[in-house]
Amino acid sequence: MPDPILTTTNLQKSFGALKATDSVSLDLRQGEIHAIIGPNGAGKSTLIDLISGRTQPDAGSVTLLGQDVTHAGTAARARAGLGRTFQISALAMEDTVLQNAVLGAMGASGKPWRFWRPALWDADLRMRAEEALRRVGLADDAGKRCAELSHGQRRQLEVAVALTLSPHAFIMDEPMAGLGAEGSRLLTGFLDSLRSEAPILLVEHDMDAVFALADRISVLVYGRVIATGTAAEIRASREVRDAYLGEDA
Ligand SMILES: Nc1ncnc2c1ncn2[C@@H]1O[C@H](COP(=O)(O)OP(=O)(O)OP(=O)(O)O)[C@@H](O)[C@H]1O
Repeated sequence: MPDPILTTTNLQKSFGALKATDSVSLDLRQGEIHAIIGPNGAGKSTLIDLISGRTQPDAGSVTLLGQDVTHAGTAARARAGLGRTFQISALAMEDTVLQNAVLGAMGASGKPWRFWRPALWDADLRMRAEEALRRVGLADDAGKRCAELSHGQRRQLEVAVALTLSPHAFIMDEPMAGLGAEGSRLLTGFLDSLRSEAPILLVEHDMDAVFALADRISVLVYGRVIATGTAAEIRASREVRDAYLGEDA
């Protein structure tokens, strides 16, 4: 089997006495969607923050393409090939759709847009941004202010921003949140096609989407991975039913 694109080994993170991440070891392999599911407060967002570099672990390691990135910041991990979308929108609402995508293409430096305005005229950045917008179906909306977009379009734009860096792996935090049935269906189809380009670590509460998309599912409860397996294996697991899915899954 080829080496995984992304690996966490015994990751630990506590907030006071609370172990939010308890010795989590998992990997993301080429071509797959690996979903992380679990009840509210199970530690999904904390795990994503540890992997993306927003939070530093107390112990354990994160490896991306064979490189130890445990102590690298978010921007360095993005440059190393990690594309992330957020649970709460990180878009600049007063800027246009194209400006947001160009910012993404620059590596999402986090600096105010006014420092980077000239970048909009950088042909290469602009081309990459326009290509990403085209792929998520927002090419016709490039000139709109982000604030004018529907909720679903903002989620599409977040994926486009991540796409501009041509990442080797995606981390997506609840991309279906707030989408209606049609929006979820469209995004599910898009993520399905995206996995062949770069694997996706997907945190998602929408179980229909998870069971439709995931090649593997890891179940997090009280910061611990209690099971990893295919959708069928997770559905059949007594421990997962007892801890999370219930008998209707
Ligand atoms: N900065 C923090 N300080 C203190 N406690 C925190 C902090 N961040 C998270 N926690 C706690 O850590 C635990 C895990 O939280 P986390 O947000 O990672 O869970 P989650 O699975 O993403 O939940 P949800 O599904 O509701 O988004 C929770 O008990 C939460 O209250």
